[in-house]
Amino acid sequence: MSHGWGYGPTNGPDTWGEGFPIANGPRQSPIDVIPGQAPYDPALKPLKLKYDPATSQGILNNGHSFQVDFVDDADKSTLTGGPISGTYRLRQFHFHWGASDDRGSEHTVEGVKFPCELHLVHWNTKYPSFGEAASQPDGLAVVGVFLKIGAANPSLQKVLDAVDSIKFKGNQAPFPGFDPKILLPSSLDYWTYDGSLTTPPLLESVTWIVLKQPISVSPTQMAKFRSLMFSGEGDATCCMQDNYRPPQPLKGRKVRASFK
Ligand SMILES: Cc1ccnc(S(N)(=O)=O)n1
Ligand SMILES: [Zn+2]
Repeated sequence: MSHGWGYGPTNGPDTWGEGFPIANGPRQSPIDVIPGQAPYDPALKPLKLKYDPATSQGILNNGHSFQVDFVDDADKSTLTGGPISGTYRLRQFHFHWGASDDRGSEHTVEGVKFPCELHLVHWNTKYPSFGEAASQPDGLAVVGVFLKIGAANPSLQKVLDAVDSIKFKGNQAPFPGFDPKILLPSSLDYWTYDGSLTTPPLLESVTWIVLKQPISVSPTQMAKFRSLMFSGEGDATCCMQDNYRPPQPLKGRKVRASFK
């Protein structure tokens, strides 16, 4: 039985190029953001995030991370403005994190790693579906938010309280009435660049929008992330942690800042 991609020694990021050659493509993510090399672009608009809690649907352990899925059959939870044109619909959000607080984020800032990173995934409504959009160079927009060790985060705790019900790969549970806006920091200042999905199929279809201001997470909350399992119930137990891809070569891309 061929083992799928993952984050272990035999199926981790360094092996992904075998099954997904685009892993060595020209616009791969994540990257190391170097603020001194990311000039302010006055043409960049403020982000406009309009999320309707009625669209939140369920929470799922997909064996690589856990995600909260949203009903995206109408323009109810959307991203507009920022570096993008048109309207992008919220599809899901998920996280990446480390086995210890010194690592876990995918993007880094001048080499600084954060313990966790939140990704809010949106797709361009000029295309008929998420799947179609994911294959287009302007198909997706992902908002990335760093989590930094500090005070316990009550908004994040609403998500973490559901984690016990999805411990194993394939577990899912209803997750209604959640407004992801409460997860965002007070400032929506951002860096932006053209990139890719950070997990297979690594499609080069993402406009990345990485917020400068982190949100807080406590050590106890980080332990909750690490209580999840990559494996299904009854399989070899294997803590879900270090589910992050390291920064990839910039290959000449420009990173822009929405702030001075
Ligand atoms: C929906 C999706 C799939 C794969 N990778 C990502 S990510 N980590 O780039 O946001 N999102
Ligand atoms: Zn992600």
